[in-house]
Amino acid sequence: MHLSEVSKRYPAIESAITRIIEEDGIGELYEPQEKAIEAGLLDGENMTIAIPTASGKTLIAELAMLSKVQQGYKAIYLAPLRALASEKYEELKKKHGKLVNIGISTSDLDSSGSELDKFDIIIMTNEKMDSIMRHHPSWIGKIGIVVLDEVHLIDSANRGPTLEIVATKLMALKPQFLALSATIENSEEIAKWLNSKLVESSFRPVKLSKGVYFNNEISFSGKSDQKLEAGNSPSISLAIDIIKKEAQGLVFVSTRRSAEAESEKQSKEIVHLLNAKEKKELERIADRILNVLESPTKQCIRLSTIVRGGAAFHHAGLHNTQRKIIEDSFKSNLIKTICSTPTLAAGVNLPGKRVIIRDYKRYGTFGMEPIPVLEVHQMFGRAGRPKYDTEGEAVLIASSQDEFDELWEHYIEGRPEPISSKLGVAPVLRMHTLGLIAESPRSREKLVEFYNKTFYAFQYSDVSHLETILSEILDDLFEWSFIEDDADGNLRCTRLGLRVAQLYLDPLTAFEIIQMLSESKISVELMLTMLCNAAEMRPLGAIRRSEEDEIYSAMDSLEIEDGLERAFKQAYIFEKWMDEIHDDVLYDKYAMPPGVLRGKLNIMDWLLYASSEISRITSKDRHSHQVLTLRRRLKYGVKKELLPLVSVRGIGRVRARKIYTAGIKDKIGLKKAGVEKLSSLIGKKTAEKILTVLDKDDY
Ligand SMILES: Nc1ncnc2c1ncn2[C@@H]1O[C@H](COP(=O)(O)OP(=O)(O)OP(=O)(O)O)[C@@H](O)[C@H]1O
Repeated sequence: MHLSEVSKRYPAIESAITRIIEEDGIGELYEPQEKAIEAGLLDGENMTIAIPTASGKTLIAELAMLSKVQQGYKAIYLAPLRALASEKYEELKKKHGKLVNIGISTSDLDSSGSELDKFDIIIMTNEKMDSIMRHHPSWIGKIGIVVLDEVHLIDSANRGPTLEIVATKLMALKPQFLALSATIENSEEIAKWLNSKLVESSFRPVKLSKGVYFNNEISFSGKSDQKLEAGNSPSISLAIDIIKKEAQGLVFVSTRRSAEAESEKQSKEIVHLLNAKEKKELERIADRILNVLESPTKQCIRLSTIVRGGAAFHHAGLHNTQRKIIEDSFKSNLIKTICSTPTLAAGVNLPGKRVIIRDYKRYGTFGMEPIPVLEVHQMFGRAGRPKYDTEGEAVLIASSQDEFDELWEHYIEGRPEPISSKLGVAPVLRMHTLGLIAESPRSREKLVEFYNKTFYAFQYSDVSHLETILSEILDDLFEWSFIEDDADGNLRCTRLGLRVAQLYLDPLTAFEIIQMLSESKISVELMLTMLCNAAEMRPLGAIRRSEEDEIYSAMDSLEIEDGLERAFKQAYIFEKWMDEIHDDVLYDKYAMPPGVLRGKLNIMDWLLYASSEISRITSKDRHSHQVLTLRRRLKYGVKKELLPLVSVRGIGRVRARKIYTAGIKDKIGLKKAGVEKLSSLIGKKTAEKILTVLDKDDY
């Protein structure tokens, strides 16, 4: 079926379809897209689309959402990760931003969301949607369609429950449901739970050849084997081989550190394959990467050196801007291989001709464990760029004939595991139960009725386990004064409980914060340690042998009780950060990469914000000044004395220290010093910019 056929049947979206045909160059529909339309996608039918990666799910979502918007409804697009949400937002905004009003909301889990009413299509993370529903925005009733992206992630312990709860809540509003899933074993079950039609297909626009490399040869399933030159490590040989064919490779490894080491080796070999023009372009890109932070860290230097040779590593420890530069340079075929951990496969849409899975095991609960088939197939799915490659290759690496046979059976011929609900655990239920009561008072029976509609209940028909946990949770919520009985015998939130729910905190964390604020005196170290012990801060790094003496002696001197070691280590790192210790030292000494530190700092800032909100409600505000100072010191990574300087736009912690050391302590000092003195310290351009800002502030 040609797309123009669709606009004949559904004239309401004709203009959007015309644009897609003319600007996106889409004509004949892919098989699953046609199946979805024939199954009633644009007539409002609920649908679960379970097809391989990069097989055209987004177009299905676009057409369905545009159709609903034309009928006067709102369309909600829910993604499990912020990176995915912003990628879809950019894509849809570029395509349809002139026709419909598209908005995104993924951060600040305490905002009411009322400002989103002006948008026709709203892209959010599942967490954001869940937190917004606790604020009852008026536009909730106008939702006509909900698109659940990556719905197979309901299987993941940390992201699955929120996706499941949000879907269960939204089902009650009876919108059209469109669930987008990777190929999974039990897609029928998910489709039935969502009361939707299942559209399954193994179609891929780019043919995928899966294989295993062993003894300098790739054995493919479905095409002839291929010999490679010997001499390098398997992953390097596989990368060099594909680059010599004017294509690119994605190399998946198990840890961030091995991604860095592997890309360093790749870079040293690939550099000989680059032409002069590519080398020059890569120099420019490498310089941009080097100067993303105010002062380059060792990781910045290492990455920019690797990029000069046409390779790169990509993981959560990188600064967002650096990740974006790498993704864009890979898309423009300047960077030839990216070495990353599997998160990249689940995250942004970054295909490469050949996917090389160097490590198919990673560290788990019982030591090194094989990665689930579902995740490996996600990585496979990144092989082959639509429009550029006629086929993609996904290659695992074996080091023995036995391992070859095992990989072949498990990953090449094996089916992905069935997905299952991860809802049945106390911290998850505690958080969502308070959220449900915050949305509207309801009885215990009504709560059980709600949980009976979840995927958990659908899979394990016996929910008595859930009911047992639920009654313990309700006892805690009563004891913590977060809920009470109302006149009709329903459970409702107290003022404090409602605020805790809106702050999107684990109620246990909120209770611990209240305990902390009740202490008559509490040191900064203890406050940080208690907050680092919150569920929201996990996972916390282990204490390595090289750190033991330093960390344990610091704990003893501060009388921090046993059992809080990991929380204390995180607090200790925050202390070092506020003592203006450089990122490099934190990385080298405590294995804390800059990107991970920024992530932890954001969570700590949110916990401190929540503490100040809770102290206002419980009027336990004796520590509010300390909390505020801590928030500001953590935000900038400075000692207290620099706070007056870093509050001036354009002055970060490095410049502030330099200015302070020259005897300038605050805004008055800055103005007194004048442009001459300041230029000698921080350069003329910055000095002038800062003094202009100060004059404007005065004015
Ligand atoms: N019918 C079509 N004809 C030609 N190109 C198409 C068609 N449908 C989608 N595409 C293109 O194929 C590429 C992949 O599509 P899309 O991003 O929708 O896949 P996806 O399944 O959403 O991928 P992911 O699994 O990463 O979310 C896009 O560039 C898209 O423009």
